[in-house]
Amino acid sequence: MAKYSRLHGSVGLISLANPPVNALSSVVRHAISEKVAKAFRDPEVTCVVICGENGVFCGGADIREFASTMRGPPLVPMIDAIEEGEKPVVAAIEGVAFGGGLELALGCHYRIAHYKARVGLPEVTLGLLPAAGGTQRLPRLTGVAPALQLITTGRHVAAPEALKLGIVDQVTEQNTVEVAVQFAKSVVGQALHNRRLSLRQLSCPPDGLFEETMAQIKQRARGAVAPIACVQAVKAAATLPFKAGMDKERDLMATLFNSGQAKALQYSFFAQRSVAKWNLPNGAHSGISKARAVHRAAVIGLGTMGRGIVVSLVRAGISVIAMETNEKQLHTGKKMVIAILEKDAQKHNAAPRADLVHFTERLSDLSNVDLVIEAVYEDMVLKKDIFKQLSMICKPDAFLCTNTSALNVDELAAVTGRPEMVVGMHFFAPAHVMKLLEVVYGQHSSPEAVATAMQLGKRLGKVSVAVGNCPGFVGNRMMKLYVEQAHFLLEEGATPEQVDEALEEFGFAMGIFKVSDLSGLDVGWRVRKEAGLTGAGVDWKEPPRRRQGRRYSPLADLLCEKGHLGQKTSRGWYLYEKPGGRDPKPDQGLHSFLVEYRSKYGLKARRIDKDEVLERCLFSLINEGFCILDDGIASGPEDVDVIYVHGYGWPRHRGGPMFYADMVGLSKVLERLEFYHQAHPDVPYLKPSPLLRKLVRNGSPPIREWREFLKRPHSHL
Ligand SMILES: CCCCCCCC/C=C\C=C\CC(=O)SCCNC(=O)CCNC(=O)[C@H](O)C(C)(C)COP(=O)(O)OP(=O)(O)OC[C@H]1O[C@@H](n2cnc3c(N)ncnc32)[C@H](O)[C@@H]1OP(=O)(O)O
Repeated sequence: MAKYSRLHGSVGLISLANPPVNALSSVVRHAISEKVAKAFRDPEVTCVVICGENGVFCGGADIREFASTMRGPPLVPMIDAIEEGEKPVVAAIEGVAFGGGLELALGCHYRIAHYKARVGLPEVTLGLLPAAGGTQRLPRLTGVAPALQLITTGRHVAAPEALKLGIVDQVTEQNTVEVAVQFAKSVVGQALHNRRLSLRQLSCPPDGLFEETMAQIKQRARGAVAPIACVQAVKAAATLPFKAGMDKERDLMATLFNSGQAKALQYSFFAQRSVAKWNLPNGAHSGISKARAVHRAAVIGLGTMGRGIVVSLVRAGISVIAMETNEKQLHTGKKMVIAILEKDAQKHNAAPRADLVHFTERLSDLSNVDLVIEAVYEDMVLKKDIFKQLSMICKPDAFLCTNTSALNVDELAAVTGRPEMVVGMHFFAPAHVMKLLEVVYGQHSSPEAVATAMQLGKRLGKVSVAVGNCPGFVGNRMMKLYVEQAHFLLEEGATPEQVDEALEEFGFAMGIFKVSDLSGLDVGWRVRKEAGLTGAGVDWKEPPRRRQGRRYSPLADLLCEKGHLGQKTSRGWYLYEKPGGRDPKPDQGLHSFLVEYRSKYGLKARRIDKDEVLERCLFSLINEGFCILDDGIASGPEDVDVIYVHGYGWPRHRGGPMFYADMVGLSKVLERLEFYHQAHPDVPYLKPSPLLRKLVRNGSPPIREWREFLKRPHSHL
């Protein structure tokens, strides 16, 4: 709703009141239209101020309404009516003015913002464009180039920048509504013609701006269509009269509104928020579990992961003890951490925060920290030794976390005298850049430990997802099968380029073989050795290309044995011009190696099309996602999807693997898995998961209903 009051006798004040973000639901739109008309009608009222209750102007259209038939007064005529009014209307912007909220403000004649407020048109991130005049009014206010940048990226702009761009007329540190009221009174009687953005002429955009932007977007968008529509809409603003531009904006919105991409992106928006409301099988949940404050933390191990974690902690203002026993690694790690922090400081024009880090070689220095994150490499014996020592050294109420990406958190907890204080905090490389954090709860992890790790993740700016303990947790457990399928495809006739091309066309930023070269083939090699799949632990009595009773491809092991570890050695699945090179080129040597390999094992190469690449790689991953849901390792499909979008480069406009399965159709996924399982009976994970079968038996309900089909979590309490 919206409230109406009269201030100082002559100012009509309209307050949007729809907590928590004053979204423009149909009720709110109705109320605004009514209150504006009332203020315009009232002869005593000479000016109007529109604001939002509770320190938020408006978070935009109510996204939840997009899923059903839109009812209530549309935004466009409402905003037009405000602009056309004969009384000055001032928007008092506190908190945020996003999307339809900013479009509403652009329809007002003036905008006053609190200095902490942010404005923006983030519709593109929801698969839409600003269709209440935003694409036509913003360019008339800021000029075409800045508007194009803001609308195609959805970037949030802080008030001081908004002032520079001309989006707001004044920024204040005082009470914004009071300032806006005084301002409104001061402009009564002034001509409004120039303040109506729809009447403004646009100056010519720089030559080639649209072509260049379109080319960049097509390269970057990975198949997302909304950014392209945004360029077209802004181009209409620059080339057509206002009314015709509005028609174009509406038509483009009509094509986006019901698209699968818009649905996926809106699902992603809510999924990201839903994972913050975690719950554990033992009944504990975010609503009742209190986090403890972390003032001092420690990180053990200053390899790539450890360094990134230290930087993340410091950026959040947490003092850190960074511990590393290897002198050379300590020196390098220290140099790199300080370099990143100095770069941060330069960027933000602030003092470096390196004083928050204390580097040490001694574990005993960790006696007084609130929380430790162990980030040494994946060696259970080494990790157990560290956890045993930590258990004795750290104060009794310190949380002990491991950054393992796959190892058993319970096994580590068991060597400590405080298993309830142990959780996994699985960061993704580079940890100071990647958004995802898997918080892994063990059998004995206390709700307080989980809450503290989740809260810490939030403080570090991560999207944190609570997951259960199993080999690889959620992300890597699914990833393993995806990688394995890609290797099998090479055995059967594909090249790394073909597989990667299909995955990149699907929307992944990088194909799986390029990713493998980037992170280093030795990473997976170490994991496979640890799992007894290669190296000393192998049972050589098994037939070749079979391990532990199932199909196995030793291709990656063979490359590692040759020293072809990816970018760092200039050869892996691709060829690079020098060690550390970034630009992958097809490697004829690798192709010949594949030919020899196939001939050695009597494998006949066949033509593999893109559909098969996608189905084999993605459906096996999705099938494992269903198993994970069935096992209660993830509490809902949103958790799996958020992990894949934020940690594994899954294209956001495809929602995530589980959402994608829903879009493709569960019966099709089931049918193709059955087909591939029949063709490859020695690959057990291609056998469709019982949960997938159950869902199909029950008529393939939409993803929002899947939780009803999951087993009830059992209580350990
Ligand atoms: C055939 C064609 C027909 C076309 C007709 C359509 C015509 C449409 C015309 C105009 C369209 C305009 C489009 C829009 O305006 S789209 C919305 C654009 N706005 C956004 O993208 C902003 C989204 N929100 C945020 O960025 C943040 O939520 C923020 C406002 C910054 C607040 O952040 P924070 O304080 O961290 O809080 P949360 O993010 O956790 O949010 C709190 C709860 O509020 C819910 N929420 C937030 N924004 C919206 C929204 N716009 N609509 C509905 N709900 C919203 C959010 O989900 C949280 O709730 P919960 O925890 O229950 O999920």
